[in-house]
Amino acid sequence: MDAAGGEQLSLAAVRDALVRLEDSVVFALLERARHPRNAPAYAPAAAGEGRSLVEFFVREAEALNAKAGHYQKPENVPFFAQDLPSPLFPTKSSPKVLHPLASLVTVNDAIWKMYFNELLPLFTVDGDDGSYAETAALDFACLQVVSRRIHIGKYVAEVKFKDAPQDYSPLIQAKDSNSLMDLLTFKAVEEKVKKRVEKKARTFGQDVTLEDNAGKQEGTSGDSECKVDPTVLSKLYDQWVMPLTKDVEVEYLLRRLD
Ligand SMILES: C=C(O[C@@H]1C=C(C(=O)O)C=C[C@H]1O)C(=O)O
Repeated sequence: MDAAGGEQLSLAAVRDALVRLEDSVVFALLERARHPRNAPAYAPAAAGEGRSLVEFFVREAEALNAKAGHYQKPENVPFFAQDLPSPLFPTKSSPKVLHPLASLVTVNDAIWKMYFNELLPLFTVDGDDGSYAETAALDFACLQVVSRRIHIGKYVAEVKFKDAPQDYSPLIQAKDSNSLMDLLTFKAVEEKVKKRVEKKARTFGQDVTLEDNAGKQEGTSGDSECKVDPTVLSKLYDQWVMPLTKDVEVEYLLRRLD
């Protein structure tokens, strides 16, 4: 991981990286929310050999990303890993701070189902504006950034293990997933994350104008004026992003002593 990698890997540095990524998650959702649901982009299509435009787009985009070397980093995990091409250009190898089995840890199937079945209906309106290609590209952007955020859980787990191997090792040896989950959970941090992403959605989702709008103070526009309902962001993090990040942490830790 760029900012938090290398010798300086610390819980504070990894958490900083997660905080910065919140901005990207909020902006990706805001962009997708500018279009309605656009159901035809998700329907199986003859042109895609039975796959939808969105699935076709993600597979093609991942093949391009793979050629450029994107998946050489453990936090960048493809949704369709089978038969991806190798990097065509030299990639600079980053310091190996994670256990080699980190590459096996992926929750992208769960992210895919969550995004299309649960999240999309919450933050897009019913309708069809015909912008199917944009829709596919914007969905890919949302999926990619959410997946990256969640798979940074590998680094979180590594730091937590290094900070307290005496606490984690017996639980790993006993394959005690539930106790590992309890040990790595910080409820107070999670509460702050939820509040912050909701605030970011409220702040970034406002229209910024130069007019003096009738005494309205900065940051006080109602939620109905926001481009994405801010509570959808806190729900996304509460119900899916943080639980899946912790699943990644547990999966990583279970392999940590192999
Ligand atoms: C990522 C961490 O692990 C857990 C997951 C969190 C998250 O996904 O934001 C927050 C706190 C922890 O319960 C962390 O401790 O920072």
